[in-house]
Formats: sequence, C-alpha cells, structure tokens
Amino acid sequence: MIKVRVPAKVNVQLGVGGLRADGFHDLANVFFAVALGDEVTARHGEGVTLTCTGPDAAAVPLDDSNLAARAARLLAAHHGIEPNVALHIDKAIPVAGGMAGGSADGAAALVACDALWGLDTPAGVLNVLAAELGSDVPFALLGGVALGRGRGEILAPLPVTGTFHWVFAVADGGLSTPAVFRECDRLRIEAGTGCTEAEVATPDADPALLDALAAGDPVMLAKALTNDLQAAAVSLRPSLADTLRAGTEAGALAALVSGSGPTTAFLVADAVTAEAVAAALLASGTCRAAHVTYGPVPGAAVQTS
Ligand SMILES: C[C@@](CO)(OP(=O)(O)O)[C@H](O)COP(=O)(O)OP(=O)(O)OC[C@H]1O[C@@H](n2ccc(N)nc2=O)[C@H](O)[C@@H]1O
Ligand SMILES: Nc1ncnc2c1ncn2[C@@H]1O[C@H](COP(=O)(O)OP(=O)(O)O)[C@@H](O)[C@H]1O
Repeated sequence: MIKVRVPAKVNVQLGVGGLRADGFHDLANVFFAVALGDEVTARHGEGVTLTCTGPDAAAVPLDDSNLAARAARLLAAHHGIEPNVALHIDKAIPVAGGMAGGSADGAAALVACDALWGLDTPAGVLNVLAAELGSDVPFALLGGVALGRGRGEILAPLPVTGTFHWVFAVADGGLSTPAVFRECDRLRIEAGTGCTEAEVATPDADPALLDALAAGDPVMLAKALTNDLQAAAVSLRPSLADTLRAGTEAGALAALVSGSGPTTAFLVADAVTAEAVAAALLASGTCRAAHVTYGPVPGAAVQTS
C-alpha cells in the first residue's frame, strides 16, 4: 500500500490576463501550498476503483471524471500498462472551493500509482502528465511557493523564508472555476476594458509580493495579496463580502478569496491569532467551517511511516 499526502493551495497573487483563443487565460499565478491537505492511498486492485471519506465526501465524483482516477489511467496509458489500482481519497480540502482539491488528488494519484507500479517515471514526464490533467496539477506535485505562468502550468519555484499562518473559511456549496473566469470576462466587458488577449495586459508577479515572501514578513505579504478573480467570485456569491469583513474585523492581517472561491483565506500574524480568527469566523455565521493551517509545505509525497 502506498500513501501520499498532498497540500491544498491558496493563490497569494492571481493576476488574470486576457482570454486566449484556446479558452484559457494567461496568468501570473503565485501558488502557496498549505498544510491543509488530502491523503490518497493506492493498493493493488483490478481496474481503477475509487472510494472517498471525509466531511465533504458526498460532493466528490467517484466515476471516471475524478482527477485521481484520470491520473491513474493517464499514467498507465503513458507506460502502456493496464491501470489496476484501488484508490482511496481521505478528503480534507474543501470541494469546488478554489483550493485545488481535485488537482491535488490528481497529483497524489500520479505519485502513488508511480510508486505502486514501480515505474520510476522521471519528474519531467510526471509534470507533463500533470499539466494534461489540469492547470493547477503541476503545482500540487511541486508544493512550496511558485510562480505559475501560461495557464498556471509553467512553474518557477520562489524563495520564501519561514512559516506563514492562515485561516480558511469554507462556504456552503462550491463555485465552478470556468463560471468564475467567465464572470471575470463579463465584468471586464461591462467596465469597457474588454477581456481578450489584445485588450488586457499580460500580468506579472508583483515585486513587493516576492520581497514579502523572501523576507518572511506577514505584514508586508498582507499588503501585497491580490486576486483578479475576487470581484467575479463575490459577484456570483455576494455573501463572501460578509465573510471577508468578519475575518478582518476579527484581527486578520488581510483577507482574500482563495483562487476562484468560494473558500476565503485570512493571513494572520501567528498561530494564536489564527485560533481566535477561526473562532470569530465560525461565530459570525458567515461560513460553514474554519480551518487553521500554515505554509508553505512540500508537494505530493509518499509517506514513509
Ligand atoms: C483559478 C485557479 C487558480 O489557481 O484554480 P482554482 O481556484 O479554481 O482552484 C486555476 O487557474 C484553475 O485551474 P484548474 O482548476 O486546474 O483549471 P483547468 O481544469 O485547467 O481549467 C478549467 C477551466 O477554467 C478556465 N481557466 C483555467 C485556467 C486558466 N489559466 N484560465 C482559464 O480560463 C477555463 O475555462 C478552463 O476550461
Ligand atoms: N478528486 C476530486 N476531488 C474533488 N473534486 C473533484 C475531484 N475530481 C474531480 N472533481 C470535480 O472537480 C470540481 C472542482 O473541484 P475542486 O478541484 O475541489 O475545486 P477547485 O477547482 O475550485 O479548486 C468538483 O466540483 C468535482 O466535480
């Protein structure tokens, strides 16, 4: 049996460029891996079977559309072998929450099946397969903090000092990533700027954000957090504004929507403040759950004990 632990992500910068001809947007996507994560186990089996446990397990598709099952089939096809594996996901990452939970399970299944089947696939090849599964999957393999260019799949690790403390507030229900990108385009057209590659400048990583990460300074990082999808997520789910306000009123240094949402992320000064902000968020009634966590942490990795 192989057990792989894989982190969720928050985007500390999500710069969204224009809509490309292939339906994707060019990004300046600064991924940050947090300890809140899923565990994927792989055992020998017949065909690909999948089970899932955890508070949101009922919202996870168990058919061939699941990114973990797709990853197993893709890896087997690449090596020309039969995909025989029983996969289990122990799910802690909110589903359809903007924390790349499905992508994390896809990355974890690649690593788990590679070990179970004794394939020793080179890291570069795993990365190509990961990018085929989704824009966020390569980062779940890498972990840490990284700048994602292109549609988010072209990664460069970023230097970071120390540990940052976070609280994540889980909303009721999810938001569809394509729907949030479409709403971002709609808002840009409504504002008169247009939404195509020709009309929107290509975003770049913010030097102040990179300095804050390298310095390990949460106050500096708080001032530099940005998410170009936030207005779209709040437009589709106006109640998120109340959650964001509740967290900042409770003492968070900064609040933002995590990726395409609807999970909201709160950067806090330390672990003690994190507990207080999480309690206040729950008491505010503006979220379903509040998780205290930290990062950065490594990407998908086989557990040895
Ligand atoms: C927004 C982000 C931020 O990290 O993640 P989430 O917050 O949803 O987790 C990502 O860009 C999501 O990546 P991922 O969820 O892997 O998306 P994909 O499966 O590759 O694409 C799903 C759909 O999202 C839109 N999409 C995705 C990535 C991108 N750079 N531009 C896009 O327009 C497209 O409509 C695409 O068809
Ligand atoms: N292993 C998985 N875990 C969760 N969702 C998955 C998984 N595989 C496929 N999905 C599908 O992907 C959608 C997006 O889920 P998820 O990756 O959790 O969110 P997000 O894209 O917002 O980060 C879900 O609604 C679900 O239909």
